[in-house]
Amino acid sequence: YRLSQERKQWSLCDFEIGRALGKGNFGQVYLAREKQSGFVVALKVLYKAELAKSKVERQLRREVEIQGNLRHPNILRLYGYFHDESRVFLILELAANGELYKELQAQGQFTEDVAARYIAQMTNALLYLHSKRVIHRDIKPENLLLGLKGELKIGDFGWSVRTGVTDRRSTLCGTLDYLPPEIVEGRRHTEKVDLWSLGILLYEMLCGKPPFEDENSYETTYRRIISVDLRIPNHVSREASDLIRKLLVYKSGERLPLRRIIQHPFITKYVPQGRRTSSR
Ligand SMILES: Cc1nn(C)cc1-c1nc2c(-c3cnn(Cc4ccccc4)c3)c(Cl)cnc2[nH]1
Repeated sequence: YRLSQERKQWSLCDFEIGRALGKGNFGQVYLAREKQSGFVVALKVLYKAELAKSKVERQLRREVEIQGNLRHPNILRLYGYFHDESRVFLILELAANGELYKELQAQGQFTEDVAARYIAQMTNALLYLHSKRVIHRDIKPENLLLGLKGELKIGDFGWSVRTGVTDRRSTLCGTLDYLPPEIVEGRRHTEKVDLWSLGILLYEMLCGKPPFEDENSYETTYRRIISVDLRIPNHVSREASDLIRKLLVYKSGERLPLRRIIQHPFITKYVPQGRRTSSR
């Protein structure tokens, strides 16, 4: 891969490993410091046996290829990767304030000004991604991290693809909550799937749970998604509900485009145009 040719060939002995920062399906993430420079990173360790069992090697290569070439303040950098006989290591930017979903769990829900700033940052990241013909396809709190100044960073590209590829088979695993009708119904999908997920994310940030969630039944969630059975609590402001309703639209072509989200009253009410949008 270009990454290895461009960069020095890393290995585990280049790093001092610190505490575990978090766990994911195929491995853990550790605090680590590169010995030569003292540069602190997040080192994601994935077990080859686990990856092979779940046939996600191709997805991992895509994640490395895509994220390795992205440069944006709201997208977590992938500096490089290396592997040994049993593990793959991704050298990632350290998000100093950890995982967004833990903050959402701790607070229950975010205030509208905080949610507006996060949505503005997500929109900027998606404008960049879509300009590079990359669809993320898996925007949800678990994949979002927080930088030193509370700025949001998209941390996981395991499900992203370059446009034009639909692989429904490998998409329908894990929670349906964030998936748009066209994916759950196995139809062709475009970058407009990320607009739907942005609407789900805004709803969950303001209400503490995704709009179509049904803990007991996958089937019910599925039916609520395709019928867009959306109920917005009264505490949500008129502007916020208007933006949610303009994103959670069954027909992907009718969802509010990214460049219109930035100008939406819910965003402009809290995020002056053109100013930095970190939330601390
Ligand atoms: C700092 C900090 N404090 N706390 C409590 C957490 C952090 C922090 N975590 C990260 C993390 C991080 C950690 N876990 N995860 C989830 C995960 C783990 C394994 C595979 C897939 C997904 C991401 C990263 Cl990548 C990048 N930066 C991180 N920073």
